[in-house]
Amino acid sequence: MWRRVASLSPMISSSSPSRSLARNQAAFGLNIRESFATEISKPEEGAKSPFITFVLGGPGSGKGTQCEKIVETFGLTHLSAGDLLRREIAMHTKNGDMILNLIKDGKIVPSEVTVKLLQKELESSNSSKFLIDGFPRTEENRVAFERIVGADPDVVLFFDCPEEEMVKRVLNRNQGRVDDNITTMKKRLKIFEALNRPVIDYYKNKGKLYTINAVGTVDDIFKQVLPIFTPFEEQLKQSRHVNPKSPLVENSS
Ligand SMILES: Nc1ncnc2c1ncn2[C@@H]1O[C@H](COP(=O)(O)OP(=O)(O)O)[C@@H](O)[C@H]1O
Ligand SMILES: Nc1ccn([C@H]2C[C@H](O)[C@@H](COP(=O)(O)OP(=O)(O)O)O2)c(=O)n1
Ligand SMILES: [Mg+2]
Repeated sequence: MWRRVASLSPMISSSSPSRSLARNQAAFGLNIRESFATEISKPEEGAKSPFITFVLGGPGSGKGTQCEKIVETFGLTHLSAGDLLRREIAMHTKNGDMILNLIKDGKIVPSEVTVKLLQKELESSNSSKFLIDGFPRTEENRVAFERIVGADPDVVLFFDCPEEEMVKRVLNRNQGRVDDNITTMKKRLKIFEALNRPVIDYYKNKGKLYTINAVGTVDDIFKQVLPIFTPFEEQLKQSRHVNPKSPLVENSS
């Protein structure tokens, strides 16, 4: 479905982020001059573009939990940026230690690393419908994906949750994560406000953002998610991985 078309370096050129964004990124130790000696992939000519949903929200807002339900119902392929990064740590790859230190400190991993992991998953998958969870977390993430992968999201979900609730959930998550502690969580919330908000605003202005009130039971929240996918019914029905119980699958009986 994807093909590599050109090499790209450096990543940030005339479309570099605004000055305030650059200040934010500098404040959080991000290097906006990061160089991308990598290749761009684009969907093959004649091939249909993949259906992409980005899933945004603060730490503990319930992204992963809702993604599981979306996968179950609509058969999208779930790619969690955080899980892909944690896999690098567990596999002791060359970036493993660097990723671990950034995650422990509540910081964002350089976009080149994360986008390449996502790109590999997209390229090797047979699916044409993806749920990309926890990405893009910064404007730099967003621009890197656009330019390296060469695709735009069809839908952007934003799970809107008060900080107090997010803190409570993260501290009770119990998955043994190195970042699930109050010190890292405080840093993550600051970074979320400074770096993810501009991404949310970007998709709001593009008319692609769907804001979901992330307080309530898992099922109540999912009730808000369901109708968002209705306009994409036809595209989603074509998925090979759709659960037979999905409301989008016609009942043949
Ligand atoms: N609606 C909800 N109400 C209460 N707890 C929730 C809800 N949704 C998820 N959780 C719990 O909160 C924690 C964080 O959820 P998770 O899906 O991992 O969030 P995120 O991926 O946004 O960090 C998990 O322990 C999860 O079981
Ligand atoms: N696009 C991303 C996604 C995650 N990361 C890093 C930094 C994040 O704090 C950690 C954990 O991300 P993850 O999405 O798993 O976290 P939550 O589910 O929101 O708690 O991974 C990143 O650097 N860039
Ligand atoms: Mg998560």
